[in-house]
Amino acid sequence: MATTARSSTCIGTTMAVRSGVAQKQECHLASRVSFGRNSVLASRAGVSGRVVNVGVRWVGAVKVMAVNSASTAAASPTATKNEKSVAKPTVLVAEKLGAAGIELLEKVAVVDCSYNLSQEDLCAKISDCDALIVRSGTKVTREVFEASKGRLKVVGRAGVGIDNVDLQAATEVGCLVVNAPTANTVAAAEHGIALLTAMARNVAQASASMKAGKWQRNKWVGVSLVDKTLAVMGFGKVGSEVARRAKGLGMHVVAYDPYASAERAKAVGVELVNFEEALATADFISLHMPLTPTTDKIFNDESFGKCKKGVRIINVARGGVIDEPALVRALDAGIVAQAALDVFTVEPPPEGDALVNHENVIVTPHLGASTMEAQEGVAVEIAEAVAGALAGELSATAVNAPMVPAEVITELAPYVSLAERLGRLAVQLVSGGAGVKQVKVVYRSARADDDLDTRLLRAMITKGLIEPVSSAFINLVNADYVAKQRGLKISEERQPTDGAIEVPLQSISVMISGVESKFASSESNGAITLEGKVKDGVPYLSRVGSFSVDVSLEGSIILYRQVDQPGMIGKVGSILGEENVNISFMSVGRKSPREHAVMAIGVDEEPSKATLQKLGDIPAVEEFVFLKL
Ligand SMILES: NC(=O)C1=CN([C@@H]2O[C@H](COP(=O)(O)OP(=O)(O)OC[C@H]3O[C@@H](n4cnc5c(N)ncnc54)[C@H](O)[C@@H]3O)[C@@H](O)[C@H]2O)C=CC1
Ligand SMILES: O=C(O)C(=O)COP(=O)(O)O
Repeated sequence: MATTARSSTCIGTTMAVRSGVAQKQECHLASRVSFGRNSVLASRAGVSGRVVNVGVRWVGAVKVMAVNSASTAAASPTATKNEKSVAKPTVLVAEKLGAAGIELLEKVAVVDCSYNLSQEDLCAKISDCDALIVRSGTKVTREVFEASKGRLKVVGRAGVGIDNVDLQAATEVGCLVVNAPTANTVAAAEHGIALLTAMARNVAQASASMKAGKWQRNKWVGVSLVDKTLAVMGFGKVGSEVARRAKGLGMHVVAYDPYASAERAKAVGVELVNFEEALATADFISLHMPLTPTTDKIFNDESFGKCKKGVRIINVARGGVIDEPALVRALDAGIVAQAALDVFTVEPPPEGDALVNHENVIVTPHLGASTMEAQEGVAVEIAEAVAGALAGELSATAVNAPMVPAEVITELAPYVSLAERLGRLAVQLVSGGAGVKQVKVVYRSARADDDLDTRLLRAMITKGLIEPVSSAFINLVNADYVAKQRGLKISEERQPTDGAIEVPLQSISVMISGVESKFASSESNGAITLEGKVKDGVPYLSRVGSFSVDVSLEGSIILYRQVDQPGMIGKVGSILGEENVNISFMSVGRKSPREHAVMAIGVDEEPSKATLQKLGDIPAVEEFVFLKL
C-alpha cells in the first residue's frame, strides 16, 4: 500500500538562489574550515585533483580552496547567476596601516584606505566590505555589524587590544575577529620604559620649561630607579618585557597577574604577588592588563588608598583601567606623586582635561605601538590574518572562534563535511513546524576523549540543522550562540570503539528527539536517527533509523520504505531514467528477506514532483521522502 508520498521542502533551491550559482572551478585539495559564505563544498576532497561543478554555497564547512581562493571565499552574497568570475573581496582599511600590509592585501583584495571616517560614514560603507581593518581609533560597534548586512566576514585589529570591537555583536553575526598580538609588544614595552624614565627625571616638563626660555636646574630634580620596586600589573607579553627591562635598570620587580604562571615569572626574576601587596610595596606601578569588565577602573579611590604614598604610575595599557577623576584626586592629595599616561578613557581626551593638564602628569597620545618597526610588523601580521580568513582559513589569532590546529582541520575535513550533511538531512525529515530543540550527537571513535576535538563537528551539525530552515548564516564563530538563541540543545556523547586510532571517527550519529518524522522508518528509539561514515575521504549515509544503508552523500537522496520484493530496483530505475535523473548510488537496508526494507538512492539531478509522485505510486512503496543536500 502506497501511503505518504510527501514532498520534502526544497531547501537546496533556496540556498542556491541565496548564494549565487554552481560554478566550474579548478581547485586545490587543501581542505580547510571556512568562514567565507561562498565556500566550495569539498564533497570530493581527497578523491581527485580536479573538482568540477561543485555548488558554491554559504557554508562554513570544509572546502576545497579555489585557485582564486580569497575572492571565491569572500565573494559578495549578492552575486548573480550569470556572473562568470567572482569579484575580489573588498577590504576597508579604516586607520593608517604599514605599506607592507597594504601590499599584501592588494594581492588578494580590493583595498579601500579611508581614514578618519565618522561612525555614520563607516556604517554607510561597511555593507560593501568583506573585511575591515582598524587600530584603536575606530569603534566597531554593534551598529557597524548591523549596517554590514551580513557582508562583513572579518574584522582585523592591527594591534592587541580589541576593546574597541563589539565582540558579542561580531560573534552573533558570525563575523570573525582577528588581532595582531605580537608585533607591537616590544614597542609598547619600550614606551613604558620611556615613560618610566622620563617621568622619574621630569624630562617632559624640563624640556618644555627650557623651550619656554627657562633654566630651572633646582626645580626638576628627579628620583632614581635603582633599587626601587616596580609593580607590573598584568604579566603578559608587554608586562613581562617591561619587567625584563626594568630589571636591567636595577629595579626590584614584582608582578600581579592572576593568570600568569609562576615559572614564567621566575624565569624573568619576578615575584608574583597579590593585588594588595603590589599596591602596598610599589614605588612605581606599570599597567599592562587588558580592559575587561574585571579591570575596568580597577585603579580607583579605594585602590589608590592602598598605595604607598608618593607612588608613581605608568599606563600604557588602556585608559579605562584607571578611574581618571580618582587619579586626579590621588595626585592632588600627594598619594600619587606622578603619572605617565599613554592611554585615556576617551581618546583624544576632551580639551582642558584635568588629568592631561595636571602638572605632575606627563602624557603621550597613545603612542605605545607607534614605532616604524612595530607598525610594519603589525600591518603584515594583520594582513596575513585577514587574507587567510577571507580565504576560509582558521586564524591562529582568532579572538572569537576556537583555534583549531591546521593538522586537526585537515584530518577532520571529511568528517566536518559529513557532520553538516547529516544535520542538513536530519532536519529535512522533521515533520510540521514544532522546531528542533533536542539533538544528541554520538561520535564513535577509538580515540581518547582529549584526542578528538568535536567543536568543528558540532558547529557544522548545528549549521546543517539550522541553515536550511532559517535565514541564519552559521559558521564556527557563531554556531553555539545561534543554537542557544534558538533553544536548540545539542548534547554530545562519545562511544569508544576498538577501531584503529589513525581513523578519527568510525561514525557520527545525529538524533533529533521530540519531533515527528516525515519518514517513519527514520525513527529509532523515539528519535529521528541518521548515522554517517567516511569512506575513502567521502561522507556516506550508513544508517536511517534502524535500517543500514550505504549511500554516498553527494547530490540528493530519495529514501523509501518498501516491501522487499524482486523487481523494485528496475521499476524505480526506469521511472527516474524516463526523466533523465542519474542514479549515483543505490542501497537496500533490510532486516530480513521479503520484509520491510529501506531503499536509499543517490541522485545527481532533482526529480520533478511528477516523477516523485510516480515513485510514491508504486504499490510496494509504503513511504518515501526526497532530501536535498
Ligand atoms: N599603548 C599602546 O599603544 C599599546 C597598548 N597595549 C595594551 O597593553 C595591554 C597588554 O598587552 P599584551 O601584553 O600584549 O597582552 P597580553 O594578553 O599578552 O597580556 C595581558 C595580561 O594581563 C593579564 N590580566 C588579565 N586580567 C587581569 C587582571 N584582572 N589583573 C591583572 N592581570 C590581568 C593576563 O593574564 C595577561 O597575562 C593590552 O591592554 C593592550 O591593549 C598593547 C600594545 C600597545
Ligand atoms: O595594540 C594595542 O593594543 C594598542 O593599543 C595599539 O593601538 P594602535 O594600534 O596604535 O591604535
